[in-house]
Amino acid sequence: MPLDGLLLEGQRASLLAVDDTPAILDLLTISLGGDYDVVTVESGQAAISAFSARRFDLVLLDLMMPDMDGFETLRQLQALPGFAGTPVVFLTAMDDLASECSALELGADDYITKPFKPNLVRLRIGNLLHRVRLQRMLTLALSGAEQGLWAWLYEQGELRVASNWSLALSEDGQTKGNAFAGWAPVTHPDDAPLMNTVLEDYLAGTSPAFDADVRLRCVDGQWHWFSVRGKRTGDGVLMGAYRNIDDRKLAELQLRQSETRYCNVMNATGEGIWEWSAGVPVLHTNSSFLRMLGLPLTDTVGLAQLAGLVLAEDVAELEGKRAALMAGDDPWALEFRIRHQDGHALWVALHGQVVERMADGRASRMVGALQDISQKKMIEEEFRRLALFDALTGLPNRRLLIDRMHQAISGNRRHGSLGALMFIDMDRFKALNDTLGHDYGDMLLVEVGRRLQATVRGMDTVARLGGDEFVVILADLPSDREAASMDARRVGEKILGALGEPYALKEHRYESTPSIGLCLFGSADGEDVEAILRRADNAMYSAKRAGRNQLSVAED
Ligand SMILES: Nc1nc2c(ncn2[C@@H]2O[C@H](COP(=O)(O)OP(=O)(O)OP(=O)(O)O)[C@@H](O)[C@H]2O)c(=O)[nH]1
Repeated sequence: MPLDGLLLEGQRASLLAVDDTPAILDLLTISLGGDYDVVTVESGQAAISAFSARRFDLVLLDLMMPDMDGFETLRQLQALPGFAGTPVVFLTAMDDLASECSALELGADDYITKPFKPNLVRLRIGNLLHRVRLQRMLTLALSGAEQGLWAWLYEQGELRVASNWSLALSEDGQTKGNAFAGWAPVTHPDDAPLMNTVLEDYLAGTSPAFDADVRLRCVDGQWHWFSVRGKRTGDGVLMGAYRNIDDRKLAELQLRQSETRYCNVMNATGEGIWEWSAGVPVLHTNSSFLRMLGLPLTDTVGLAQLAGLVLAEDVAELEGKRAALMAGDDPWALEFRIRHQDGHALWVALHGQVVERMADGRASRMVGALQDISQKKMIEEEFRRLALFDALTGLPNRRLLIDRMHQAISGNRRHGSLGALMFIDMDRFKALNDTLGHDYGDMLLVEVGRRLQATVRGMDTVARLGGDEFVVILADLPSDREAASMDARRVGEKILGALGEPYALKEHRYESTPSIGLCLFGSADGEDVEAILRRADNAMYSAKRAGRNQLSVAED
């Protein structure tokens, strides 16, 4: 209904008075003209013309008129497009009272007997217009909310609907219906059971209202989504409203589809997704998250359960960072080890960011991702190993050797002790490569490394510089040079013996010997690592020059 057709509070109502007696029309104009716009006509035909030209808020209609009586006039008025809902008051002579029933049956709202008291007429019209105002306000509200009203006599299996303001319901998809044998004839078969469940719940007191979202058939032949809501108004009677919610259902569907798409993409990437809300003891996760840890594929995982899976060595670091992560707004990432349900530990990177805060600034929602970075960690570890260890023998390489030398020198300084460095080069190693081949040469180098490690203490370092050159660092020798030199020589002799033993290289028995250069390095002399290595190297060349297979000690 258009707004300008409504009679709202404060608006002056317009009345059409129809009577063949001019004196009565004059009386009505005088008594009602102060409150209303009164238009008068003297015949039914004139009333129809007047109403065709414009709307009136109320019609006062004489019952007895010569050409067209009040009944016929009302019938013709009711056929006019804008007439529906217009209240009609009949003016009847006392002796017409018998007709009054017919008048009311025909749709009149009230009757006034002639001769009438003007004040009484004004009051009755005032009341009637008040009621009209309320009805039109209700109409406006229902029309604005696109609601239809219904009354369900559920015990008798009867449903009546007033669908003027909502989509009209239909049993056959073509004709509008106002009465049905309950909801079933217009409810989608899949939703019909819901109607019964909702009714049972409401009548049992487990829900505050009869409230269901269902598909109902409309005059366009389609199923449309409606929210049907009502309450009990008497024995066996529910009354309420139904409202079209196609838009909401479509939005819900689109949201569900988009969530499903998002989840599928996320699951396809293998990335674990998580969301945390303050005060909730669980994380909401996608299935990749749970699969990564071998957890059951539910939607959530308990925070305490997760925390219990973190490896004990990493817990303290995580706990230490927690407060700072909650305080900042920047994205963060933590790497730690966590135990999979099958018992093995995996390295993960937990990424996150605070996305909502409470009024007092505390974090209320965080979202993030979980990645399995075990592979990455393995590669990193391998790189570290390659960078510091010799690939053939697994011994520390030159880089790590220099590092260990620095440690040994500072250890000596702290304890006032001495250290020794032995430079070991296998004699005529090239000949082995040339005769049996490189692989046999490699075998010998591996065996040399093993024998060196077996000969020295665990705290000493055995390193391979490259080729057939090895270095041994003896740390923490006595501070007395003589005693330290004696100790170092003794180890050197042992090495000489160990490396001089024959080598079983597969089917070949091979004899080889080393040349060893030894030098002491002291606590206070400030000599650098390269210089120490040079001294030992020179001593080793002295041993070579002196005929190989011997130990040569560098001069201090
Ligand atoms: N099998 C094998 N040989 C290597 C490797 N690295 C270097 N070599 C070889 O080791 C040999 C080193 O020889 P040198 O130490 O120079 O000479 P040598 O034959 O041992 O003779 P002297 O040291 O003078 O006793 C060279 O032939 C290199 O090619 C390796 O990783 N594996």
